[in-house]
Amino acid sequence: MVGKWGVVLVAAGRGTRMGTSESKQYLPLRGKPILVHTLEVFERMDEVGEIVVVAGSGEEERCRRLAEQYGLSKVKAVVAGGSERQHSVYNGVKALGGRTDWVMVHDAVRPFVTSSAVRACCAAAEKHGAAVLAVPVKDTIKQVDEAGMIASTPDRKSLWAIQTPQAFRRGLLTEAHERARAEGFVGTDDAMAVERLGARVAVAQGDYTNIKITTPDDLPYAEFLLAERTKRESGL
Ligand SMILES: Nc1ccn([C@@H]2O[C@H](COP(=O)(O)OP(=O)(O)OP(=O)(O)O)[C@@H](O)[C@H]2O)c(=O)n1
Ligand SMILES: C[C@](O)(CO)[C@H](O)COP(=O)(O)O
Repeated sequence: MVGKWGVVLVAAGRGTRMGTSESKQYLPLRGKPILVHTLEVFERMDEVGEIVVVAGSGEEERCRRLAEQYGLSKVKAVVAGGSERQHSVYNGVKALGGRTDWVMVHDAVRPFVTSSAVRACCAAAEKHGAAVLAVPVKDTIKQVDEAGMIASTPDRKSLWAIQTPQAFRRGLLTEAHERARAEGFVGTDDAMAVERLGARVAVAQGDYTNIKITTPDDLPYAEFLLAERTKRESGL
């Protein structure tokens, strides 16, 4: 259905691991802030009716100006985030419009998600109530103990690296976040809060290129991915 989905774009992190004075979501890629590249993916999708941007406290006006400057008309609200990603998501979900029943949460610093991967995630959520994008891990993963010794080697066949978007029926996501708050639980993604309710979360296979720009060595790769995307879109 056209405009059925709301997007909560979380952009309130400090980017400590990137180590720049400017928060990484505002760093330019080919002259445009990373979060604008990300917003444009969702702005172009007919399935998306509204976008709520969650900005760092004091950065709300800056995000409103960027939305205006880049013609991002689906950005309906900009709200302040919290100290942890989960708190930022909660603030964003509360700011969605009353008619939005389906919500995708996406990291502002994952600009290379494709609309087809987003659609695959939404379709899985519509079928199961909750879904995340993910890719099978390519490396062998070990659990390592505090002494730096291998404790165990989980079977790689069951290991997936989890990405965003993470898509949910709104009522389920709200209940999950409210329960987590009440019980003092803080997780690193939204699915964790939903899993704690005992609800099942589906996994939709995404792309390895949907990276989360996190550390300085991600930037040259991000420039390369953007150049490839630009070439593809211009048919070169
Ligand atoms: N309190 C927070 C923390 C993170 N995020 C957002 O969640 C996404 C994923 O977080 P991550 O990449 O870990 O970002 P930072 O917290 O900014 O990075 P770091 O952990 O290196 O400080 C980012 O878009 C970030 O802006 C947020 O909205 N609110
Ligand atoms: C939600 C997420 O992007 C899935 O990989 C990730 O968990 C965010 O975690 P971070 O520790 O804030 O980078």
